[in-house]
Amino acid sequence: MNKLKQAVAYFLAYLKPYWKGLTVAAFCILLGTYAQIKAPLYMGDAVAQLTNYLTALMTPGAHATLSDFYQAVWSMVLFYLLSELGLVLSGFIVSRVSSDAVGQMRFGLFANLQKKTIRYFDSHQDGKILSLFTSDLDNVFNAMNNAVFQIFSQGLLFLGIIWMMLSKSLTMALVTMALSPIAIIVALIIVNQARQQIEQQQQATGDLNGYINEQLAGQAVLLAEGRQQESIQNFAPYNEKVRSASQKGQFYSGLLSPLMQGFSLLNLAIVIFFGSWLVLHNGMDKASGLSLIVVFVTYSQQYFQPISQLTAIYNPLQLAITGANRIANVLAKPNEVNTGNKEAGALQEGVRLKNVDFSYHPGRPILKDVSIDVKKGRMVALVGPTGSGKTTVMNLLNRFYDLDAGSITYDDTPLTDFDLASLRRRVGIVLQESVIFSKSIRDNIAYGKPDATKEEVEAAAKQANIHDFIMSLPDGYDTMVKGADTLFSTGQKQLLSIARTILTNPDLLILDEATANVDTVTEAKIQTAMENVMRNRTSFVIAHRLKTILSADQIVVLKDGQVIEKGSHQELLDQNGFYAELYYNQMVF
Ligand SMILES: Nc1ncnc2c1ncn2[C@@H]1O[C@H](COP(=O)(O)OP(=O)(O)OP(=O)(O)O)[C@@H](O)[C@H]1O
Repeated sequence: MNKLKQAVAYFLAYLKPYWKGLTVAAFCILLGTYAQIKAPLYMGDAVAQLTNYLTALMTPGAHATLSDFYQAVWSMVLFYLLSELGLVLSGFIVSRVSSDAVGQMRFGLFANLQKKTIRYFDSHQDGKILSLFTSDLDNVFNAMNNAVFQIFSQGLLFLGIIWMMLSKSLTMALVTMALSPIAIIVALIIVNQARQQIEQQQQATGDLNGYINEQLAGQAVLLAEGRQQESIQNFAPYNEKVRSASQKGQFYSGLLSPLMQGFSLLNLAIVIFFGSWLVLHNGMDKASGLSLIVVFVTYSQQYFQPISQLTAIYNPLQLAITGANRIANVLAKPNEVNTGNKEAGALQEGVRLKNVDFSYHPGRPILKDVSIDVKKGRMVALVGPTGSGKTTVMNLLNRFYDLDAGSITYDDTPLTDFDLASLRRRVGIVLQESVIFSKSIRDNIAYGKPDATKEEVEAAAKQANIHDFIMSLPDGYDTMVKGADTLFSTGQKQLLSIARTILTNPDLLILDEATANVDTVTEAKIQTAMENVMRNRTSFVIAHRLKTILSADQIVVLKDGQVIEKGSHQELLDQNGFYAELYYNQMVF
């Protein structure tokens, strides 16, 4: 599908429910535009009637009356009012429809993102996803609110004025339109220049944001290494590019309106000159001649407005089409597929990985022929050098990704046969990087079981060794977490994650031990919390601590995505292989 078609399909899908409102708006625009192009005729009529009246006044015996003049003026006022009313009403409806439709788009996009695979989030930067909601949807809104409305109303106005002018006087119509090809070409050149500058500005802003993002994220390293001055210096060229591009963009965008105004004034002079010439040389009577000039003076002023408006909306329209394409592309990306419909029950036998092959990207295998068997209630410790594939194994157990080959079974049923939600209810994950939401501490712990009672939440926190700390805070469990990093240490965040997992009472536990340096007291707390959560539970642990490894029922050693050794601590020491080497090197991995 080409880009324009895709964007139009996206717009139409969201505008369809508002067809009634849009029809009323279209009718109002039609009415308003009709009144707008009709009003000058009454203005011309009023001038003609006034001239007739003045002539009659000076002609002895003639009957002079102003009633026709008044009638023409009233008609003109009525039509101008009607035109304002139509445009105001349609503008009101269009802005309501646009904000409602964009609200639906925002909602649809967010809901769709919730269905995306982990793979999608792996391969898309957070900032890029966020910009779909900010700049892309803003551009879509602007286009809906202004551009589409303008195309319709200004397009109608343009055609209507031409039609009126042609029906009034072919010669005068041609005179009024004579400058328009030049005006259109000039406008298109300016708009094209402005577009190039806007594109450069967007590119430069993206680079600038990327730089700011990186510098803020690395603030601690920056301070530690004393590189602030260099950071400021490097900021300058990014800033300069944005400044220069926006200045040029503004220059070209700002040029359009005064230039069109200039064309309009020049046109006015031409119309007055030719109009007078035509009247004088065609032997028209005074009243009709003046009326014709007044009508065409008004049309010539109105005529350039649609040209300038229609060319000015080219850029916002382009931005909106790009935005709509980006969003439609995200919506078209595959969602997580729920292949199975079996309800995962309580674990009876155990979990088995059999000859598992897996790659994040085709042709770059990460796990090769991995087989691990864990019986119910047992604990497997995964150890191995960094990048050996430990986290990847964990990702597969929760079906964040599907396998290239082999199988993972939960009580002899492949994971793909289970309904995803039911499977994930049985699996609990404690990630190394703990995630804390902007909610109260209680709601954070009850995240996986929102209907948990106060007592259940506190019992979980006690088992996770974090209850005392929570109670030391002024608002206890009701403390609102805003900046998680300033409220909790890394160790405490992991304790909170453990409490969250304990509360969901998972059948299969996946635990990635925090490696970050935690003080010995917190480390001991984490150890006890882990023991509490693992007790009588089937668990896979990415183990970094000796104590965890020693108490594992089975240790699986991964290297370059392959299982190279497997067994109990003693068995592996007896083998005197890779594990024994690591162990004797004081478990530095
Ligand atoms: N989302 C991803 N997309 C692409 N490649 C990935 C992704 N996650 C991990 N990898 C790659 O897969 C390999 C194994 O990574 P994994 O995180 O499983 O190792 P690990 O043993 O857990 O390492 P560590 O102990 O450092 O956490 C690495 O080469 C890594 O670069």
